[in-house]
Amino acid sequence: MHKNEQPKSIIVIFGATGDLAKRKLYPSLFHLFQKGHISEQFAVVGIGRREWSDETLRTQVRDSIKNEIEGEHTKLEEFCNQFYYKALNVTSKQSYTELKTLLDQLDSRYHIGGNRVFYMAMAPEFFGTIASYLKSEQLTDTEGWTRLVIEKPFGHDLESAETLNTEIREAFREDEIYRIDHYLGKEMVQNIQVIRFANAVFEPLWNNQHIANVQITSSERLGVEDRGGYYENSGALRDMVQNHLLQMVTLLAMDPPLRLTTEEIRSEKIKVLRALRPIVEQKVKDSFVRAQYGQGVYDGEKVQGYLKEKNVAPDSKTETFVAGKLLIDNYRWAGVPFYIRTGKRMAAKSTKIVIEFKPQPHNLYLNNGDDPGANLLVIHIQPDEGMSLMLNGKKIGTTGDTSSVNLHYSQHGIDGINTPEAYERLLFDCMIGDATNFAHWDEVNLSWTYIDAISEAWEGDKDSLPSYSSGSMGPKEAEDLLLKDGFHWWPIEKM
Ligand SMILES: NC(=O)C1=CN([C@@H]2O[C@H](COP(=O)(O)OP(=O)(O)OC[C@H]3O[C@@H](n4cnc5c(N)ncnc54)[C@H](OP(=O)(O)O)[C@@H]3O)[C@@H](O)[C@H]2O)C=CC1
Ligand SMILES: O=C1O[C@H](COP(=O)(O)O)[C@@H](O)[C@H](O)[C@H]1O
Repeated sequence: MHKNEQPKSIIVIFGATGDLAKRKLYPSLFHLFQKGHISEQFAVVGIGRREWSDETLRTQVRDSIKNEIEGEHTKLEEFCNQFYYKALNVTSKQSYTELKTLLDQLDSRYHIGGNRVFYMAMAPEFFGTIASYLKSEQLTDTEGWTRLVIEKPFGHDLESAETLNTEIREAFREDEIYRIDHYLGKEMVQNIQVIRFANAVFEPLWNNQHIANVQITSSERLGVEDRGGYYENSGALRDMVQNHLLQMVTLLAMDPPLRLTTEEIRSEKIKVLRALRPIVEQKVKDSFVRAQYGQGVYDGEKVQGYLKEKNVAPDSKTETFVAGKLLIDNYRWAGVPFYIRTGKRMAAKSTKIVIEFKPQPHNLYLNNGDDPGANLLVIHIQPDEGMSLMLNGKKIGTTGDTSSVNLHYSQHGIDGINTPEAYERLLFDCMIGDATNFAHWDEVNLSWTYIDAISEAWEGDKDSLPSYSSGSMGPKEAEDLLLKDGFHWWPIEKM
């Protein structure tokens, strides 16, 4: 973080009574305040329909911070006292006049200078309406800057994303729009570029001459919980692949940017998305697998399958697991498969990237007939943060055998630090006007183009959906996807 800057702003949270605000936004803002990363000249205005008072919101904020953050809560009262609540229905134009009056008053009280972040922590169908009323009712008409933070999902497909984009672009310029993807705020996702571009040992090997395949897994232990209503219209493809997984693919595959500026980095990421080989509808089955979790056992306890979850149709064909093979048609990556995998109710909560290097051209070592193990670079995104390099060394006591050596760096173990939470970092970036770790419209557009072909093929597919046991790493079909290329998933749950 740029520790020297202490941005000052009013932060308006649409959806202040909701889950995201409670679990992520309030704790992240508190951390920023406690660490002195944001100015004390700030105010938060929460919006919801519930008839809460300022005091009710402050109590909720206090409770959420105590629940989510362990340890000292110094400065909590000062922090909470700068929260204000306005009950309104975002579809009612008149209420924006009252909101404007409140924002203007707070602006003078805290000497904020007109800076405003409008955070849309609500269902996406409201985003366009809110943006247009903010503009028409002159809430963006200030002497400072105004920025709009938009939660995912950004649309449901390319067409709806375009409509939404047109609506918000009528009110905000592209450089005022911050499309949040919280994976881009994760410490080790941000570290991908540094690992690649700051190490002379990796970049020369980072291509199809030396890399056999790349595997990205983001597995969760949780099921859909109480988000069945949302998830039924989304599924794992739209919920995770269209955004978080494709973003990680772009960071792994992009060419070095000319400079570390937002524009240069985005431009390289966009080139990767443009080079993705489109999936032809009839061929989706060859490179994408979907499945749904069935019942299973977790920590000795039986858990129910997806079809028994709240707000899920009893005959739902919504996928809770996706595995896919992506090909990038450019000089660097021709012929190198990027395998991705994500799912709910899997064996482990883990996000890891495995880069598998090609074998030596000739094997000098006997190993009873086996080749030495593959060299792997593993980037541990979460829950542990770090990286490991799997090499081969001499097997002790032998002359011609090798054994695997794991050089492991754990950010937690060595530094003993607690890295900032993704939302904390991204909120701060937004307040200082750094959009590097937010998605540009061109990235959203290209990723939907890629995803739409897959979802359309699945919608027309009458075959039954494969199932996987809760607590497993997915269905057999996902294993087969790699086996037919002569690879296998590395067991990230054990790495
Ligand atoms: N929760 C999560 O972990 C994540 C959420 N997201 C995204 O964040 C957004 C919010 O999600 P989440 O917090 O879970 O949703 P919730 O359903 O928990 O909250 C929805 C919020 O919207 C408010 N609201 C709904 N309708 C209106 C209205 N007409 N006028 C004013 N306020 C209204 C509700 O307030 P009230 O009931 O008081 O009207 C509530 O505060 C979604 O886009 C979601 O996809 C993204 C990643 C993770
Ligand atoms: O965006 C989302 O991400 C979470 C997983 O995030 P993580 O930081 O815990 O890996 C996922 O559970 C949720 O369904 C999805 O909307």
